[in-house]
Amino acid sequence: MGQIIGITGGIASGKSSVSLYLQELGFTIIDADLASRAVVEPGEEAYQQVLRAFGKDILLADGTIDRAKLGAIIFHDREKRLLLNGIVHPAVRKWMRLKTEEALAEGKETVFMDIPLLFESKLTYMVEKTLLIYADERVQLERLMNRNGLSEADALARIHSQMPLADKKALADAVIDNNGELTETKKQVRAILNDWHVI
Ligand SMILES: CC(C)(COP(=O)(O)OP(=O)(O)OC[C@H]1O[C@@H](n2cnc3c(N)ncnc32)[C@H](O)[C@@H]1O)[C@@H](O)C(=O)NCCC(=O)NCCS
Ligand SMILES: Nc1ncnc2c1ncn2[C@@H]1O[C@H](COP(=O)(O)OP(=O)(O)OP(=O)(O)O)[C@@H](O)[C@H]1O
Repeated sequence: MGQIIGITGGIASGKSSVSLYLQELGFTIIDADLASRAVVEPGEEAYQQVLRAFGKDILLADGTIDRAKLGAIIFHDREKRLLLNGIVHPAVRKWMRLKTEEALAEGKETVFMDIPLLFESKLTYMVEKTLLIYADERVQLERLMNRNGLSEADALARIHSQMPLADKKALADAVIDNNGELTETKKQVRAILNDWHVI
């Protein structure tokens, strides 16, 4: 009878950093970004569908999908983004459900799902509680530009393809402020897990 907690946030708000810490604490994390890679590997059904929708131009020489190229298309074009989401998201949900069931069947008490678009895609039914990893937009923008080597315009396009982080605050059961040092973030994570009787 385990419980599932959803971790969400915005692009580069710190979800992976928090997930890594939770892993260090011994928890299992089921990662939607990882799922979105696995389900479009050559041979998978969604791979064929992406090819049909976007053409062979989005392939690398080795036949895998050129994620940078696909990203450059979909983060600047809402229609194309919805088209890709419509193909990838059902497969991601299926993958996430399967991995979570496996972890719970192994006897894990608490499993975390890391889902960037938890609120946008209305996936809260998949989890019992939601934990938002928050950073101010200026901090988010700076970290995103640094991590991905993106121009300000490209980074802003990605940020604005999601629900504003500030709006997500009102929807989450708890909010972690990740504007400061990672040690401060970890302290907040421990406090919330304590509150929720998870640790
Ligand atoms: C466009 C793609 C190929 C770009 O790949 P890339 O390796 O550069 O980025 P990655 O997958 O690591 O995503 C980075 C972050 O971008 C944001 N993001 C990704 N896709 C979307 C989207 N469709 N809408 C809004 N934000 C998104 C998320 O915050 C995510 O954490 C890829 O993001 C993708 O396939 N997106 C569609 C599936 C999806 O929605 N994934 C996000 C959660 S399921
Ligand atoms: N508290 C922090 N202090 C300094 N840098 C941070 C902090 N938290 C995260 N970062 C850095 O910011 C970047 C984004 O963090 P992270 O990858 O954890 O975000 P994310 O929400 O998982 O992003 P995405 O949605 O794109 O996968 C990374 O380069 C990370 O090292």
